[in-house]
Amino acid sequence: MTDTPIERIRNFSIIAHIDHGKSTLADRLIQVTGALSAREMTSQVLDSMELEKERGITIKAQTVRLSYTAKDGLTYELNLMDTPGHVDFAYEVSRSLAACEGSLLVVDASQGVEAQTLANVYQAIDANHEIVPILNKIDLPAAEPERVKQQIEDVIGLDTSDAVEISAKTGLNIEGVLEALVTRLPAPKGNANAPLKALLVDSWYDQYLGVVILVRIKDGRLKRGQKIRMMSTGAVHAVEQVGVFTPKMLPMDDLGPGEIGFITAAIKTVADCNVGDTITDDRTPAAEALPGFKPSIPVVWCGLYPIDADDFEKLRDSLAKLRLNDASFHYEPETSAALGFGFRCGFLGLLHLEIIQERLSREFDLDLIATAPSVVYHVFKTNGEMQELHNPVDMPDGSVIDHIEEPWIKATIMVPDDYLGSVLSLCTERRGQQVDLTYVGNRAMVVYRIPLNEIVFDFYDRLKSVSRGYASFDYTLDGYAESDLVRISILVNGDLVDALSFIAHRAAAETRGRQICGRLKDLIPKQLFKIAIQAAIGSRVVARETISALSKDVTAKCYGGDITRKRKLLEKQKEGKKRMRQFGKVEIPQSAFLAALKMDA
Ligand SMILES: Nc1nc2c(ncn2[C@@H]2O[C@H](COP(=O)(O)OP(=O)(O)OP(=O)(O)O)[C@@H](O)[C@H]2O)c(=O)[nH]1
Repeated sequence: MTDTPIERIRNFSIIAHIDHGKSTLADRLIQVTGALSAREMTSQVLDSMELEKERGITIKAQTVRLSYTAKDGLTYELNLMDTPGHVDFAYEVSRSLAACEGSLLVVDASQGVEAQTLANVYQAIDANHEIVPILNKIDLPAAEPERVKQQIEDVIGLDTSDAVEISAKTGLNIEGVLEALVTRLPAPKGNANAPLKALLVDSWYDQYLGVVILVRIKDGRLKRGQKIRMMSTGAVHAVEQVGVFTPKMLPMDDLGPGEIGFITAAIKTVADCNVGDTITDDRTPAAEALPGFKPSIPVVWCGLYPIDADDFEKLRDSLAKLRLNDASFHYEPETSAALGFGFRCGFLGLLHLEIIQERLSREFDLDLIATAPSVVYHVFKTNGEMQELHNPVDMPDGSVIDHIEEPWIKATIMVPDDYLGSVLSLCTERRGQQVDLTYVGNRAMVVYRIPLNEIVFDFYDRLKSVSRGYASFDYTLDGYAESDLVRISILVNGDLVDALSFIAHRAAAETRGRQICGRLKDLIPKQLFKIAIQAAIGSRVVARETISALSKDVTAKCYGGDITRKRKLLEKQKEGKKRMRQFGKVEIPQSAFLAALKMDA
């Protein structure tokens, strides 16, 4: 590859709501530009992707360098930066956007603007991007490009007179997209002679190469063999490899201003590579870092415990493996009387939590129990200290608490008019405060401030069900505010069941306590004595259920019959024993915890 002058580089990302065709368009762009430059390259490109899939390497947020000869006869270097699709990764998205000068805003012409489109487009506007609206799926009979253009103008305030109408699926007008990139996006700026300043956009662990870092060069040059310094930590590494993705990894001698590419530097874990950090030259460092660096802070925590206690070591190894590749995931050992040995895990948001849980069960074949997710509360004590509370169990005694603050979010929900009423009541029920309500055609766009605590349980599911799946939802964190919060403890025959403690607003605490007690009553099997299940706030019991004692020994019935059947029964019982937890004299089946933790209203 030849060195492209900076004025012929275009760095862009694609922003879109889920399913509006981002991946299909990206594939088309790779295919069309590859086919234009060299036929062989196409097959190579596709081959290397196939290989990656076969090897099972996660195809992570990466870039693709495309070479495009435009109508003006000049060849341009187009760098497509992929961005993570979900709001949990808002910070990662913001850094990816900071590495580009413009965005393609892809909107499905048969669907129109959705909540996620908005959240992403506002981020692109914040990043000072030139935004090119793309109307996709115009091959569909239901496509209404004119209506959707009007919607983009009304809702986002973007001029759509030059919007590009395409079908990513059939390949219609992909050239229009490429020309728009070349003619409408600004070229990057940068000084090749200034000290090195490179933005760390992303990093991931590759089993063959170690940690791979994706960078965008702002000033200076990044070369093989160079000693680089991470400005947030001061750590120094020697660069081993420099290159670009085509999308296969193509080694280069160096990267210059405006370019996006990768480096490797014998770095052991991604935890040493903070997204948003500035990489500089160790000998002639830049005077100041690039703006906008933020360390990643988990906002949602929950306990993860192996259902089978023998799996503890396996869980520990699996978490370490995940952490290797995901610096925003945190964990620390934790013990629970109810659940045994496990880990308290921190996530960027609910989706992140789901992804990790899913990976643990699928890739690592672990059977886990997760405690109810909890947000991070700020507990202000009477002695002036502030305690960050990740686990309801650690809540200090009421007498030393001055006040508690909880995190809030700003939620944007788009929903057809017919379901607006139910969505509004759901938000109100969750202590939401309405900020805005506007209409886009027959769709309402509502903006609410809601405590994060109120959405961590089942908000998505409820929103989907009350809107029959038509509502789209997005959120950003919106600071902390004081609230009247209490911890509800669950006691079984006077013993605290730590895994079931939770924090709630005082107004909802009793109802939730009663629900859990009611549920546990049905879930805990009768035993030889009476069992009291109580919910308490501090020392005040707010709900109580009683499970009556067994009247006779029902196990006697099970015996008799042939020996194999007996053995099977015994085996089953042993299996069952493993899944029981002892509370004082009471044995509680693991399944009871699972069910009790599922707290739908
Ligand atoms: N009819 C039609 N379907 C399309 C077009 N572009 C994409 N699709 C289809 O829309 C669906 C979603 O496309 P993707 O490219 O996976 O969408 P995405 O935005 O990348 O979605 P995520 O990867 O899930 O975020 C797929 O079934 C595509 O085949 C188009 O121009 N016309």
